[in-house]
Amino acid sequence: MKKAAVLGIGLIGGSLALCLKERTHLEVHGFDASKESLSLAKAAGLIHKGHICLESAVEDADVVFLAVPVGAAPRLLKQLAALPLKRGCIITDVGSTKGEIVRYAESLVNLRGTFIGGHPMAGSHRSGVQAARPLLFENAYYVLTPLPETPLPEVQRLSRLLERATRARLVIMNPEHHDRVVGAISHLPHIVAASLVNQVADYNSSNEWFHRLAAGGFRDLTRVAASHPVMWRDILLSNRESVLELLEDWAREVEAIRSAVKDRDARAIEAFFRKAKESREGLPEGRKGVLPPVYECTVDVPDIPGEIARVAQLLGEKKINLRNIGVMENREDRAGVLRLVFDNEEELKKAVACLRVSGYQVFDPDLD
Ligand SMILES: NC(=O)c1ccc[n+]([C@@H]2O[C@H](COP(=O)([O-])OP(=O)(O)OC[C@H]3O[C@@H](n4cnc5c(N)ncnc54)[C@H](O)[C@@H]3O)[C@@H](O)[C@H]2O)c1
Ligand SMILES: O=C(O)C(=O)C[C@]1(C(=O)O)C=C[C@@H](O)C=C1
Repeated sequence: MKKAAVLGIGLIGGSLALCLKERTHLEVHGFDASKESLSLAKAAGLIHKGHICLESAVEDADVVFLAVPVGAAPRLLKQLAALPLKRGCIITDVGSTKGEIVRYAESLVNLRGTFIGGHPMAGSHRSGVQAARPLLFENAYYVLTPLPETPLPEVQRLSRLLERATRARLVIMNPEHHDRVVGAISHLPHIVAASLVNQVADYNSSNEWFHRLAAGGFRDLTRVAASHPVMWRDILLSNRESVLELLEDWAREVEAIRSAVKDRDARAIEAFFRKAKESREGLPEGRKGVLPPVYECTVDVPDIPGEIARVAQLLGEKKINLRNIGVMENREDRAGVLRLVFDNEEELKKAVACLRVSGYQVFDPDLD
């Protein structure tokens, strides 16, 4: 392989382009409807060359990535079907839904090359080329959805390329199965987050204490409500059947807890939260993908310069291995919250003890 074309240089396309450019020998060409995104991508070194003409972007490409919103992908694929793509070219996408695009590609009899659906299970509520990052996909699951008739060597070729470039964990899935699973763990949660934020926004319009008092719980639960509205409009329309079924199940869940509260059914209410706690704690560990690591704690720190360094130094002095440190959203009283992640329970316990002795307020979700 010599040339890759990435169509749509936003968060996902830009990150993928950078991964390909840094970790493979491919010459990476970008195409985007926005000239500004292309210039930013070129200036940031995400691509070797930018194109405003689709034909020149994909000319002689060995692999073509569609990284545009789900609603724009079918039309782009149709345009590709009218172009003389290189013999043996692999065409793939990164869209959050798979059934629709895979069936559409199948219907395009003139499409030269092999289409293999793809979806990296990593992202952000941010969008656009400025948000692109080379480590975005590291350790995340990356789903490929080839059809049974897709030649195995092509699937293996794409898998190997993506593994090397993104350092993600490649998995193969049937497109419809993908849409049901991802509908439940991504599409429905985005709807729930957005509806909670909208409900509270309505209350807040006549009483601004609703937003002022919004603390960790509300913020943690609703981060993804800041995601791109067009991207999510397209996803729901594309995964319509699964989303409708999932919403019906969700309505049943809501009704069950509503009845329990109405009937003052303490056992049912407790059982509702107990089942959720056990299930949440039993979810598989992983740096990306579905859940963050389990061995973590949060530390309240005053908003003064040098506090992060001080915490890291205290742990370093005790030879406690810190796997990751991050600042969580600041609260209105200006105190900050650090999230610390460790490799195992022993390191976590040592860290909690060490920081408490030094006067820090530490919250360990498993012990507190
Ligand atoms: N954001 C996430 O968390 C995430 C994660 C995994 C997969 N995805 C999927 O990746 C795809 C891209 O999402 P994103 O977050 O990178 O969006 P984005 O808005 O950051 O980037 C999309 C880019 O595509 C360009 N574009 C739009 N229509 C185009 C067209 N017709 N021709 C050429 N360029 C066009 C835009 O100018 C933009 O630069 C979507 O299909 C989305 O479902 C997103
Ligand atoms: O981390 C986020 O902000 C995301 O929304 C990423 C997320 C997800 O729901 O997990 C969103 C859409 C993608 O298709 C894959 C990943």
